[in-house]
Amino acid sequence: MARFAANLTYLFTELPMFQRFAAARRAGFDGVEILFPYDLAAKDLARAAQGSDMHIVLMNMPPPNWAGGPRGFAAEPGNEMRFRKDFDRALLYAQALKVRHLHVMAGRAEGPEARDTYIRNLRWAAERAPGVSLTIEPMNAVDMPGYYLNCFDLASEIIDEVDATNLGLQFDAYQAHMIHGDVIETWHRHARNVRHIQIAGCPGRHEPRAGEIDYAGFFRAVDAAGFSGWVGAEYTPRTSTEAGLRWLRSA
Ligand SMILES: O=C(O)[C@@H](O)C(=O)CO
Ligand SMILES: [Mg+2]
Repeated sequence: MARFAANLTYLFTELPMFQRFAAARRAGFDGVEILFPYDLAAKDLARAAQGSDMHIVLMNMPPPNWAGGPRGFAAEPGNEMRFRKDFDRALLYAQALKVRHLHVMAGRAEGPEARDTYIRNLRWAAERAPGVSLTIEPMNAVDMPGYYLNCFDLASEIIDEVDATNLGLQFDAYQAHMIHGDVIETWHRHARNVRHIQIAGCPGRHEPRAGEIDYAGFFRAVDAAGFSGWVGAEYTPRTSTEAGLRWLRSA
């Protein structure tokens, strides 16, 4: 049975970041995700997490500036030095926060040169941090136009080709629905590579279980596959975070 983590970049934003950990614990989550923690000191975040007995399950590699800035550099030819510098910065945070998974973002790119760059960079990262679980996550082209990793089949091909035990798939069911339409079928095709799951309703990326995605069926498939990792709640609440948590209480 999977455990649920609150994505603190999306949930409990009614509160300052350091208070979101305790709010998530009170609401029934066992862990948290933070997309870009880099504006805050790692030691303060670690203290907040420990204070609420919360695991920090996932964080992303930079860029920290999310508003229209770059989307990572792993697949961008010519940006290899930037990628390595960012990776080392992320690693310091990941280690200080004892983060379970580090999401390596591909950036905007296309074509065979991008693929080669991505594979080379992922191999380098996997070797540099053998004790850290690295994930890659396909993003849909509506929300993130031009993002290199825009398909789950491509993600599994890349994971298979890099062939590192610490590289796996971040299976965001909202992204799977937006890209491929059938989340459960996409799950069956890629479950062998999945290390981490994220959920949101579609359309609108609000609470799960209100919308087009059959989450009851999805969780049956996830349980049947024996997945025992984490599920991150990564959505924008329709009203307040608390008011939208019925899905968690019935999960
Ligand atoms: O699905 C998403 O948007 C996220 O998981 C993410 O990592 C954005 O950077
Ligand atoms: Mg996601």
